[in-house]
Amino acid sequence: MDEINRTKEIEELLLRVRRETETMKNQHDEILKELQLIEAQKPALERQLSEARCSERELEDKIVQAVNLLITFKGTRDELQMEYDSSVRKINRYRALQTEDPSVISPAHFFGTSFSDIIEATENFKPSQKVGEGRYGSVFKGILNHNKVAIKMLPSSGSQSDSEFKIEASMSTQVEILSRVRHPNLVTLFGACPESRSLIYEYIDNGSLEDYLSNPAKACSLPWQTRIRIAIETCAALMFLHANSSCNVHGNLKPSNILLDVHFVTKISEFGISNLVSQNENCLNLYTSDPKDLEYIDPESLETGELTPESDVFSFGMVLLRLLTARAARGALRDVKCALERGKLDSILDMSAGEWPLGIAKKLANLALKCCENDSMDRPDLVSQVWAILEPMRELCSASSSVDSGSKRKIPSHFVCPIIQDVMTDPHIAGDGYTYEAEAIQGWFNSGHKTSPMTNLMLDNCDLIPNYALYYAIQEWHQTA
Ligand SMILES: Nc1ncnc2c1ncn2[C@@H]1O[C@H](COP(=O)(O)OP(=O)(O)OP(=O)(O)O)[C@@H](O)[C@H]1O
Repeated sequence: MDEINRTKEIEELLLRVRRETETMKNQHDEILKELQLIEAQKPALERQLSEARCSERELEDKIVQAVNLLITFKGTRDELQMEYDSSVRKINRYRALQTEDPSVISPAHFFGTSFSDIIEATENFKPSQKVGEGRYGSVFKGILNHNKVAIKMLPSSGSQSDSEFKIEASMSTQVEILSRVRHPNLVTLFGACPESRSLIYEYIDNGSLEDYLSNPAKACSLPWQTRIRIAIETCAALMFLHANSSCNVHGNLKPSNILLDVHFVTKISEFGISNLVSQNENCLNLYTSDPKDLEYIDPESLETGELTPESDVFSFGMVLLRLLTARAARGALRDVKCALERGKLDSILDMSAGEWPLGIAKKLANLALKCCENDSMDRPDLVSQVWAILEPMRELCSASSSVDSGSKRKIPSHFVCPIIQDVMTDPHIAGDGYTYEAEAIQGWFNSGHKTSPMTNLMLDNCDLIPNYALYYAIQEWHQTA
């Protein structure tokens, strides 16, 4: 019985296995059939694949061609735009010349201005038009030929021996020479009225550095970055003057002669004025000056009566000390010396300028003290020593870019033309490697200059090359505004 049962079980198992084998065989046959079907489709699919690859390559070529075309069109469009802009500017210039537009400032408009024009411009020297009084006379603001100007009334010559004609002629020549001395950090002398012994300057809106430093409420408008920039710009203007044959010494540098425009760009005034007044008047003015003003004058030149570029270096040192401390000049000299010796410079820095970086402040303080050495031979050279220390600090001041103010969008400093101090629309590279607004640098060359407005060194040529990279960067910057 056992044997029979086992045989039965084995037969059942065998039957199950047979059925499963049958099912698997059927599945295998079906898969085989599908495989054959796919095999049959394979050549057609492979054909489709290679066709797709071909059209992919063709499309890629077309995209490359389209991109190249786009780049060419963009270039042509930009060139046309530049040509258009420059043509519009030329047309405007010609129109202005044709119609003698009074808003076009030309020194010629101010030469030989009559006394009656001066009276009209200053509303008959109305007290409210007076902006200040200095060693050489009163300064009035006024409108001449639709331009805002500052009119400095020099005292009458007092010389009985000179004929009026001779005085007027020499003044006109001097003024003409001085009016050609142009630098972004010098106040432009537009002309003069010899009849009334008055000088006509561009009007600078924001007052003087003295106005800011002597008023604690205003001093905080000059953060340390702006102060360093003012020092750098003052140094640049002095280097320019010292290299200039017609006016190679300022001779009266002090915070009240460092004017600031609406963007707090430095504009030095009063250069060359000592050439316009007689030696006697100069001495007289010196001795009747406010003693505070004498503090900026080189003690050596006070003794000898001779002004040299080293005298300007002394005055520059004094200005630096005031920028750092806002204290009265002589006091600042003594205090800074003591503070440096005691390692306590931070105790006398003007905190209304914000938190001065101590390393930088120390460098400036030491530089200022060197500039103020009593012996002019011990003072540093402006270009190789003073500028070499100040120029690398320019980067630090970019945070307070001259054209940037607070909430306004920050203008990258390299977008700003050093001559017009505004964002360039047609940037061109000159022979000195600096980029300028084409019209401004062309005007500089047209007025007879053959030097760099930035370095005052002689240029090899007056060629101008369009700075396309900068042009595109400025355009892009405008578009993201
Ligand atoms: N171009 C100008 N634009 C605007 N304000 C000016 C201009 N020139 C001078 N001033 C203002 O007139 C005032 C008198 O200037 P001025 O240069 O005659 O005298 P000072 O600098 O005080 O002394 P100094 O005669 O010894 O230089 C200054 O406070 C200055 O702010």
